[in-house]
Amino acid sequence: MGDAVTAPSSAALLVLADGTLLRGEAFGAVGTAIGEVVFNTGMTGYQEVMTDPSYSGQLVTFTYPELGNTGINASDQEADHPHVRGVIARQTSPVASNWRSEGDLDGWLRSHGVVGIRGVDTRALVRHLREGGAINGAISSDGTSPEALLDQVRAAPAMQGLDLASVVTTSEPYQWDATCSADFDVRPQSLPDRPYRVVAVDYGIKRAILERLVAHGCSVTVLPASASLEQVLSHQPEGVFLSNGPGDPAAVTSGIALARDLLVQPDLPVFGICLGHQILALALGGRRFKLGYGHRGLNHPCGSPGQVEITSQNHGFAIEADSLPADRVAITHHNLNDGTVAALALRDQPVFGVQYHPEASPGPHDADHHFARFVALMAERRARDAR
Ligand SMILES: NC(=O)CC[C@H](N)C(=O)O
Repeated sequence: MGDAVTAPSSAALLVLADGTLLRGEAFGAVGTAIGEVVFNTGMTGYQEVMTDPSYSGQLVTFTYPELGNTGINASDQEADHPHVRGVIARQTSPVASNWRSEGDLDGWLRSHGVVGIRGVDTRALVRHLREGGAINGAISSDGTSPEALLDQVRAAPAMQGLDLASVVTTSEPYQWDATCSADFDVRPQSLPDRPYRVVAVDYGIKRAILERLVAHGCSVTVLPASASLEQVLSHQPEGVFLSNGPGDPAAVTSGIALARDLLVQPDLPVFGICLGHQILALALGGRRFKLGYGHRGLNHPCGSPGQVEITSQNHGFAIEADSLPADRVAITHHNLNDGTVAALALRDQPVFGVQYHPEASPGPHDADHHFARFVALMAERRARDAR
Protein backbone atom coordinates (compact mmCIF):
# COMPACT_ATOMS: atom_id res chain seq x y z
CA MET A 1 0.00 0.00 0.00
CA GLY A 2 1.55 3.27 -1.07
CA ASP A 3 0.95 6.94 -0.32
CA ALA A 4 -2.36 8.48 -1.17
CA VAL A 5 -2.41 9.57 -4.79
CA THR A 6 -5.10 10.24 -7.33
CA ALA A 7 -5.67 7.33 -9.64
CA PRO A 8 -3.89 7.92 -12.98
CA SER A 9 -6.11 5.32 -14.58
CA SER A 10 -9.39 3.91 -13.45
CA ALA A 11 -8.54 0.27 -14.19
CA ALA A 12 -8.15 -2.24 -11.39
CA LEU A 13 -7.70 -6.02 -11.29
CA LEU A 14 -8.77 -8.66 -8.84
CA VAL A 15 -6.68 -11.84 -9.07
CA LEU A 16 -7.42 -14.95 -7.00
CA ALA A 17 -4.92 -17.69 -6.15
CA ASP A 18 -6.92 -20.15 -8.28
CA GLY A 19 -6.19 -18.04 -11.37
CA THR A 20 -9.53 -16.21 -11.52
CA LEU A 21 -9.10 -12.71 -12.99
CA LEU A 22 -11.79 -10.03 -12.64
CA ARG A 23 -11.55 -6.53 -14.07
CA GLY A 24 -13.04 -3.41 -12.54
CA GLU A 25 -12.40 0.23 -11.74
CA ALA A 26 -10.02 1.60 -9.13
CA PHE A 27 -11.17 3.55 -6.11
CA GLY A 28 -9.45 4.41 -2.85
CA ALA A 29 -5.64 4.34 -2.96
CA VAL A 30 -3.66 3.28 -6.01
CA GLY A 31 -1.55 0.23 -5.32
CA THR A 32 -1.58 -3.52 -4.86
CA ALA A 33 -3.11 -5.17 -1.80
CA ILE A 34 -2.75 -8.88 -1.14
CA GLY A 35 -4.78 -10.76 1.44
CA GLU A 36 -7.52 -13.28 2.10
CA VAL A 37 -10.63 -12.56 0.00
CA VAL A 38 -13.77 -12.85 2.15
CA PHE A 39 -17.31 -11.47 1.97
CA ASN A 40 -19.64 -9.64 4.32
CA THR A 41 -23.41 -9.74 3.76
CA GLY A 42 -24.38 -6.81 6.02
CA MET A 43 -26.68 -4.17 4.54
CA THR A 44 -25.24 -1.40 6.74
CA GLY A 45 -22.03 -0.53 8.53
CA TYR A 46 -19.31 -0.38 5.88
CA GLN A 47 -17.26 2.03 8.00
CA GLU A 48 -17.45 -0.16 11.11
CA VAL A 49 -16.46 -3.20 9.04
CA MET A 50 -13.53 -1.42 7.40
CA THR A 51 -12.18 -0.17 10.77
CA ASP A 52 -12.75 -3.45 12.68
CA PRO A 53 -9.21 -4.73 13.47
CA SER A 54 -10.46 -8.32 13.01
CA TYR A 55 -10.45 -7.67 9.22
CA SER A 56 -6.73 -6.98 9.24
CA GLY A 57 -5.03 -8.82 6.38
CA GLN A 58 -8.28 -9.31 4.45
CA LEU A 59 -9.82 -8.04 1.21
CA VAL A 60 -13.51 -7.66 1.97
CA THR A 61 -16.20 -8.14 -0.67
CA PHE A 62 -19.38 -6.29 0.28
CA THR A 63 -22.53 -7.95 -1.02
CA TYR A 64 -24.50 -4.76 -0.31
CA PRO A 65 -24.42 -3.29 -3.82
CA GLU A 66 -23.46 0.33 -3.18
CA LEU A 67 -20.92 1.67 -0.70
CA GLY A 68 -20.23 5.24 0.40
CA ASN A 69 -23.83 6.55 0.37
CA THR A 70 -23.70 7.76 3.97
CA GLY A 71 -20.09 8.96 3.89
CA ILE A 72 -17.63 8.62 6.76
CA ASN A 73 -17.74 10.11 10.25
CA ALA A 74 -15.57 10.14 13.36
CA SER A 75 -18.13 8.44 15.62
CA ASP A 76 -18.52 5.16 13.72
CA GLN A 77 -14.85 4.19 13.87
CA GLU A 78 -14.01 0.85 15.51
CA ALA A 79 -10.34 1.91 15.57
CA ASP A 80 -8.32 5.00 14.65
CA HIS A 81 -7.93 3.92 11.03
CA PRO A 82 -9.19 1.29 8.57
CA HIS A 83 -7.82 -2.21 9.14
CA VAL A 84 -9.26 -3.89 6.09
CA ARG A 85 -6.48 -4.36 3.53
CA GLY A 86 -8.66 -3.89 0.46
CA VAL A 87 -12.29 -3.30 -0.55
CA ILE A 88 -14.26 -5.06 -3.30
CA ALA A 89 -17.52 -3.34 -4.29
CA ARG A 90 -20.24 -3.64 -6.90
CA GLN A 91 -20.60 0.13 -7.01
CA THR A 92 -19.72 3.21 -4.97
CA SER A 93 -21.94 6.24 -4.60
CA PRO A 94 -20.74 9.47 -6.25
CA VAL A 95 -22.32 11.42 -3.38
CA ALA A 96 -22.11 11.04 0.38
CA SER A 97 -25.39 12.18 1.85
CA ASN A 98 -26.16 11.84 5.53
CA TRP A 99 -26.63 14.23 8.46
CA ARG A 100 -23.67 12.56 10.20
CA SER A 101 -21.34 12.51 7.19
CA GLU A 102 -17.98 14.25 7.60
CA GLY A 103 -16.10 12.87 4.61
CA ASP A 104 -16.34 10.62 1.59
CA LEU A 105 -15.39 6.95 1.42
CA ASP A 106 -13.13 7.23 -1.61
CA GLY A 107 -11.01 10.06 -0.17
CA TRP A 108 -10.89 8.42 3.25
CA LEU A 109 -9.65 5.11 1.83
CA ARG A 110 -7.13 6.97 -0.31
CA SER A 111 -5.79 8.94 2.65
CA HIS A 112 -5.28 5.67 4.55
CA GLY A 113 -3.68 3.78 1.66
CA VAL A 114 -6.51 1.25 1.27
CA VAL A 115 -6.89 -0.07 -2.28
CA GLY A 116 -10.38 -0.66 -3.71
CA ILE A 117 -11.94 -2.19 -6.80
CA ARG A 118 -15.52 -1.51 -7.94
CA GLY A 119 -17.60 -2.63 -10.87
CA VAL A 120 -17.09 -6.25 -9.83
CA ASP A 121 -19.99 -8.71 -10.13
CA THR A 122 -19.93 -9.32 -6.38
CA ARG A 123 -22.79 -11.86 -6.53
CA ALA A 124 -20.77 -14.07 -8.91
CA LEU A 125 -17.64 -13.57 -6.80
CA VAL A 126 -19.47 -14.60 -3.61
CA ARG A 127 -20.87 -17.72 -5.31
CA HIS A 128 -17.29 -18.57 -6.30
CA LEU A 129 -16.04 -18.03 -2.71
CA ARG A 130 -18.91 -20.07 -1.27
CA GLU A 131 -18.03 -22.98 -3.55
CA GLY A 132 -14.25 -22.87 -3.27
CA GLY A 133 -13.83 -21.21 0.14
CA ALA A 134 -12.06 -18.03 1.18
CA ILE A 135 -8.90 -17.72 -0.89
CA ASN A 136 -5.92 -15.40 -1.13
CA GLY A 137 -6.11 -12.71 -3.76
CA ALA A 138 -4.84 -9.31 -4.92
CA ILE A 139 -6.54 -6.05 -5.79
CA SER A 140 -4.27 -3.98 -7.97
CA SER A 141 -4.57 -0.58 -9.62
CA ASP A 142 -0.89 0.27 -10.18
CA GLY A 143 -0.34 -1.49 -13.49
CA THR A 144 1.15 -4.74 -12.13
CA SER A 145 0.48 -7.51 -14.67
CA PRO A 146 -1.99 -10.31 -13.90
CA GLU A 147 0.84 -12.87 -14.14
CA ALA A 148 3.00 -11.00 -11.59
CA LEU A 149 -0.01 -10.58 -9.29
CA LEU A 150 -0.77 -14.30 -9.45
CA ASP A 151 2.83 -15.09 -8.46
CA GLN A 152 2.61 -12.67 -5.51
CA VAL A 153 -0.75 -14.06 -4.40
CA ARG A 154 0.49 -17.66 -4.54
CA ALA A 155 3.56 -16.68 -2.47
CA ALA A 156 1.45 -14.96 0.22
CA PRO A 157 0.96 -16.79 3.54
CA ALA A 158 -2.31 -18.60 4.27
CA MET A 159 -4.49 -17.30 7.13
CA GLN A 160 -3.90 -20.56 9.05
CA GLY A 161 -0.94 -20.05 11.36
CA LEU A 162 -0.94 -16.23 11.15
CA ASP A 163 -0.65 -14.30 14.42
CA LEU A 164 -2.09 -10.90 13.51
CA ALA A 165 -3.22 -9.98 17.03
CA SER A 166 0.33 -9.01 17.97
CA VAL A 167 0.39 -6.68 14.94
CA VAL A 168 -2.80 -4.73 15.75
CA THR A 169 -2.69 -4.70 19.57
CA THR A 170 -2.01 -1.53 21.55
CA SER A 171 1.64 -0.96 22.43
CA GLU A 172 0.77 0.65 25.78
CA PRO A 173 -1.94 0.04 28.38
CA TYR A 174 -4.76 2.59 28.46
CA GLN A 175 -7.93 3.34 30.35
CA TRP A 176 -11.39 3.44 28.70
CA ASP A 177 -14.45 4.99 30.38
CA ALA A 178 -16.61 6.28 27.49
CA THR A 179 -19.95 5.03 26.23
CA CYS A 180 -21.31 5.36 22.70
CA SER A 181 -21.43 9.06 21.80
CA ALA A 182 -24.48 8.86 19.51
CA ASP A 183 -27.52 10.41 21.20
CA PHE A 184 -29.83 8.03 19.30
CA ASP A 185 -28.26 5.00 21.02
CA VAL A 186 -31.18 3.57 23.01
CA ARG A 187 -29.49 0.47 24.39
CA PRO A 188 -29.65 -0.02 28.17
CA GLN A 189 -27.09 1.66 30.38
CA SER A 190 -26.37 0.88 33.98
CA LEU A 191 -23.71 3.07 35.52
CA PRO A 192 -23.10 1.94 39.12
CA ASP A 193 -21.54 4.14 41.83
CA ARG A 194 -18.59 1.81 41.92
CA PRO A 195 -17.90 0.54 38.38
CA TYR A 196 -16.55 -2.97 37.96
CA ARG A 197 -12.80 -3.03 37.38
CA VAL A 198 -12.24 -4.94 34.14
CA VAL A 199 -8.96 -5.72 32.41
CA ALA A 200 -9.50 -6.16 28.66
CA VAL A 201 -6.71 -7.87 26.77
CA ASP A 202 -6.46 -6.28 23.33
CA TYR A 203 -6.05 -8.73 20.45
CA GLY A 204 -7.64 -6.17 18.11
CA ILE A 205 -10.45 -4.78 20.25
CA LYS A 206 -13.36 -2.91 18.68
CA ARG A 207 -14.31 0.41 20.25
CA ALA A 208 -17.97 -0.61 20.44
CA ILE A 209 -17.03 -3.47 22.79
CA LEU A 210 -15.27 -1.04 25.13
CA GLU A 211 -18.29 1.27 24.96
CA ARG A 212 -20.75 -1.54 25.79
CA LEU A 213 -18.59 -2.74 28.70
CA VAL A 214 -18.68 0.79 30.10
CA ALA A 215 -22.43 1.14 29.42
CA HIS A 216 -23.00 -1.99 31.49
CA GLY A 217 -21.05 -0.59 34.43
CA CYS A 218 -17.38 -1.40 33.84
CA SER A 219 -14.27 0.72 34.07
CA VAL A 220 -11.83 -0.80 31.60
CA THR A 221 -8.05 -1.02 31.59
CA VAL A 222 -6.83 -2.25 28.20
CA LEU A 223 -3.58 -4.22 28.11
CA PRO A 224 -1.46 -5.33 25.13
CA ALA A 225 -1.86 -8.86 23.72
CA SER A 226 1.40 -9.93 25.36
CA ALA A 227 0.00 -9.30 28.89
CA SER A 228 1.04 -11.89 31.47
CA LEU A 229 -1.03 -13.10 34.40
CA GLU A 230 1.02 -10.90 36.76
CA GLN A 231 0.37 -7.82 34.62
CA VAL A 232 -3.34 -8.58 34.48
CA LEU A 233 -3.64 -9.22 38.23
CA SER A 234 -1.63 -6.10 39.10
CA HIS A 235 -4.76 -4.10 38.13
CA GLN A 236 -6.86 -6.11 40.62
CA PRO A 237 -9.54 -6.91 38.06
CA GLU A 238 -12.97 -8.03 39.15
CA GLY A 239 -13.30 -9.59 35.70
CA VAL A 240 -11.10 -10.16 32.64
CA PHE A 241 -12.23 -9.67 29.06
CA LEU A 242 -10.49 -11.36 26.08
CA SER A 243 -11.11 -9.39 22.90
CA ASN A 244 -11.90 -10.09 19.28
CA GLY A 245 -9.05 -9.90 16.80
CA PRO A 246 -7.63 -10.94 13.42
CA GLY A 247 -5.76 -14.04 12.30
CA ASP A 248 -5.60 -17.60 13.53
CA PRO A 249 -6.44 -18.07 17.23
CA ALA A 250 -4.06 -21.05 17.43
CA ALA A 251 -1.17 -18.68 16.64
CA VAL A 252 -1.95 -16.40 19.62
CA THR A 253 0.18 -18.48 21.97
CA SER A 254 0.61 -15.77 24.65
CA GLY A 255 -3.18 -15.36 24.81
CA ILE A 256 -3.78 -19.10 25.16
CA ALA A 257 -1.16 -19.29 27.94
CA LEU A 258 -2.78 -16.30 29.71
CA ALA A 259 -6.25 -17.87 29.42
CA ARG A 260 -4.91 -21.10 30.96
CA ASP A 261 -3.53 -19.09 33.87
CA LEU A 262 -6.80 -17.16 34.29
CA LEU A 263 -8.79 -20.39 34.37
CA VAL A 264 -7.02 -21.51 37.54
CA GLN A 265 -7.70 -18.23 39.38
CA PRO A 266 -10.37 -19.02 41.93
CA ASP A 267 -13.75 -17.61 40.97
CA LEU A 268 -12.48 -14.99 38.48
CA PRO A 269 -15.11 -13.96 35.87
CA VAL A 270 -13.71 -14.21 32.32
CA PHE A 271 -15.57 -13.26 29.12
CA GLY A 272 -14.29 -13.75 25.58
CA ILE A 273 -15.72 -12.44 22.30
CA CYS A 274 -14.85 -14.01 18.92
CA LEU A 275 -11.03 -14.43 18.94
CA GLY A 276 -11.21 -14.19 22.76
CA HIS A 277 -13.83 -16.97 22.79
CA GLN A 278 -11.61 -19.09 20.53
CA ILE A 279 -8.58 -18.46 22.77
CA LEU A 280 -10.60 -19.57 25.80
CA ALA A 281 -11.65 -22.76 23.99
CA LEU A 282 -8.07 -23.54 22.97
CA ALA A 283 -6.91 -22.98 26.57
CA LEU A 284 -9.55 -25.52 27.63
CA GLY A 285 -8.01 -28.11 25.31
CA GLY A 286 -10.31 -27.44 22.33
CA ARG A 287 -9.29 -27.30 18.68
CA ARG A 288 -10.13 -24.72 16.05
CA PHE A 289 -10.82 -25.32 12.37
CA LYS A 290 -11.10 -23.04 9.37
CA LEU A 291 -14.65 -22.51 8.11
CA GLY A 292 -15.08 -22.81 4.34
CA TYR A 293 -15.90 -19.17 3.72
CA GLY A 294 -16.55 -17.85 7.23
CA HIS A 295 -19.46 -16.04 8.85
CA ARG A 296 -19.52 -12.33 8.13
CA GLY A 297 -22.83 -10.51 8.31
CA LEU A 298 -25.57 -9.15 10.52
CA ASN A 299 -28.31 -11.78 10.42
CA HIS A 300 -26.86 -15.05 11.74
CA PRO A 301 -29.34 -16.88 13.98
CA CYS A 302 -27.79 -18.41 17.09
CA GLY A 303 -29.68 -20.46 19.61
CA SER A 304 -29.92 -21.76 23.07
CA PRO A 305 -32.90 -23.97 24.00
CA GLY A 306 -36.07 -21.91 23.53
CA GLN A 307 -34.22 -18.75 22.58
CA VAL A 308 -32.83 -17.47 19.30
CA GLU A 309 -30.68 -14.37 18.87
CA ILE A 310 -30.06 -12.72 15.51
CA THR A 311 -26.39 -11.88 15.65
CA SER A 312 -23.62 -9.91 14.03
CA GLN A 313 -20.68 -12.11 13.00
CA ASN A 314 -17.17 -11.86 11.63
CA HIS A 315 -15.03 -14.95 11.87
CA GLY A 316 -13.20 -17.41 9.65
CA PHE A 317 -12.35 -19.99 12.30
CA ALA A 318 -14.61 -21.92 14.69
CA ILE A 319 -14.21 -24.38 17.54
CA GLU A 320 -14.67 -28.14 17.02
CA ALA A 321 -17.53 -29.09 19.33
CA ASP A 322 -16.15 -32.56 20.03
CA SER A 323 -12.77 -31.19 21.08
CA LEU A 324 -14.17 -29.48 24.18
CA PRO A 325 -14.12 -31.38 27.49
CA ALA A 326 -17.85 -32.00 28.00
CA ASP A 327 -17.49 -32.48 31.75
CA ARG A 328 -16.15 -28.93 32.10
CA VAL A 329 -17.66 -27.01 29.20
CA ALA A 330 -21.27 -26.54 28.06
CA ILE A 331 -22.02 -25.39 24.51
CA THR A 332 -24.72 -22.82 25.28
CA HIS A 333 -25.43 -21.53 21.73
CA HIS A 334 -25.13 -23.00 18.26
CA ASN A 335 -25.08 -21.19 14.96
CA LEU A 336 -28.44 -22.28 13.54
CA ASN A 337 -27.29 -21.98 9.91
CA ASP A 338 -24.57 -24.62 10.12
CA GLY A 339 -24.65 -25.99 13.67
CA THR A 340 -21.19 -24.73 14.64
CA VAL A 341 -20.32 -23.71 18.21
CA ALA A 342 -21.58 -20.17 18.84
CA ALA A 343 -21.03 -19.82 22.60
CA LEU A 344 -19.70 -21.82 25.51
CA ALA A 345 -19.66 -21.59 29.28
CA LEU A 346 -17.77 -23.42 31.99
CA ARG A 347 -20.03 -25.57 34.15
CA ASP A 348 -18.37 -24.73 37.48
CA GLN A 349 -16.66 -21.39 36.90
CA PRO A 350 -17.84 -17.86 35.97
CA VAL A 351 -16.24 -18.11 32.52
CA PHE A 352 -17.91 -17.88 29.10
CA GLY A 353 -17.17 -17.10 25.46
CA VAL A 354 -19.30 -15.93 22.56
CA GLN A 355 -18.24 -16.48 18.93
CA TYR A 356 -20.46 -13.66 17.63
CA HIS A 357 -20.59 -9.92 18.36
CA PRO A 358 -22.95 -8.79 21.15
CA GLU A 359 -21.69 -5.22 20.68
CA ALA A 360 -23.43 -5.38 17.29
CA SER A 361 -21.48 -2.73 15.54
CA PRO A 362 -23.07 -2.89 13.10
CA GLY A 363 -25.96 -5.28 13.68
CA PRO A 364 -28.95 -6.20 15.81
CA HIS A 365 -28.90 -5.72 19.58
CA ASP A 366 -30.36 -9.13 20.52
CA ALA A 367 -27.11 -10.35 22.11
CA ASP A 368 -26.34 -7.28 24.26
CA HIS A 369 -27.38 -9.26 27.35
CA HIS A 370 -24.02 -11.08 27.32
CA PHE A 371 -22.42 -7.90 28.70
CA ALA A 372 -25.00 -7.84 31.51
CA ARG A 373 -24.24 -11.50 32.14
CA PHE A 374 -20.52 -10.71 32.59
CA VAL A 375 -21.38 -7.87 34.99
CA ALA A 376 -23.78 -10.13 36.93
CA LEU A 377 -20.92 -12.60 37.48
CA MET A 378 -18.74 -9.79 38.84
CA ALA A 379 -21.62 -8.56 41.05
CA GLU A 380 -22.06 -12.05 42.52
CA ARG A 381 -18.37 -12.23 43.28
CA ARG A 382 -18.45 -8.78 44.93
CA ALA A 383 -21.39 -9.84 47.06
CA ARG A 384 -19.60 -13.05 48.10
CA ASP A 385 -16.41 -11.14 48.96
CA ALA A 386 -18.41 -8.67 51.07
CA ARG A 387 -19.86 -11.44 53.22
N1 LIG B 1 -13.79 -11.13 14.90
C1 LIG B 1 -12.87 -11.96 15.39
O1 LIG B 1 -12.45 -11.87 16.54
C2 LIG B 1 -12.31 -12.98 14.42
C3 LIG B 1 -11.59 -14.12 15.07
C4 LIG B 1 -10.66 -14.88 14.12
N2 LIG B 1 -9.69 -14.01 13.56
C5 LIG B 1 -11.48 -15.57 13.05
O2 LIG B 1 -11.43 -15.20 11.91
O3 LIG B 1 -12.16 -16.53 13.30
